[in-house]
Amino acid sequence: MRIDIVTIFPEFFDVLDISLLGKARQSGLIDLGVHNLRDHTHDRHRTVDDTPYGGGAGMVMKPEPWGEAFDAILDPATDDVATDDVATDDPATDDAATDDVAVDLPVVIFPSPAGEVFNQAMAKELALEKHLVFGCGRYEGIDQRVIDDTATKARVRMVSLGDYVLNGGEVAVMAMIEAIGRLIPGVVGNPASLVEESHENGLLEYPSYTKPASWRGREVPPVLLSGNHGAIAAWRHDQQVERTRRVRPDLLPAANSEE
Ligand SMILES: Nc1ccccc1-c1cnco1
Repeated sequence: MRIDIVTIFPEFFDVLDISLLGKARQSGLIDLGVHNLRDHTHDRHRTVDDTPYGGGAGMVMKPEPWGEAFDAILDPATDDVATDDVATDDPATDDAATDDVAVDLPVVIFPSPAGEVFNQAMAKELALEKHLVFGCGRYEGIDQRVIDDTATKARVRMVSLGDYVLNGGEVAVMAMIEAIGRLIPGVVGNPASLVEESHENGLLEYPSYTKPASWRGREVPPVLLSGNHGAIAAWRHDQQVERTRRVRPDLLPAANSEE
């Protein structure tokens, strides 16, 4: 998978050189490009923002630097996806061929509090893509025309990490890259460990224990020491359901959460 990130804080992503994702980059499973938005400015102050039309507090990110950055990343000459057609919203041109090309277009993700909420299902979906591009907005956001222009040559998604406010998209992108990257085949050493995690089967994960069997007067649940794998599996599933019902009843199908 090719991942590109556009940001005014490229050094923020230096951490992607280490740990699991660092290994995935060294092994070629992930090819990462971090781009400084200011490299696409041409004034002495390398300006990326300006006051909002219509007034209001704060600053809006100017369209020109973004347009130039995305042109460089999405340009068919440098991108390995054949994009001779361009996906359009115009029904007259929305034929099957265009739809096929649209499926192959890169996905450009703008973290935004106004986006669809990121979850494990979206992480799985995005882990199947060939090319992801993340645009890290700051200030009061990015000029809307950048999103509209990019949508003519990529599949654009506005994505929120949750209902809270961040100063910019970098933290959100870091979380999404970790959640997506670890699902790419070969990145996690033992794929079986991906199966029994929170949200993998729609439930929160069960509590875990390791040695010693007794610690500060607290014992490991005896079933886990029984060697009875059927009983252990049943206990763990019961724990998942109980924990999900207590902490995240919204994840349970309506019937279960009323029981
Ligand atoms: N608050 C923000 C400001 C800028 C870019 C993303 C966000 C965001 C993403 N998910 C929640 O908030």
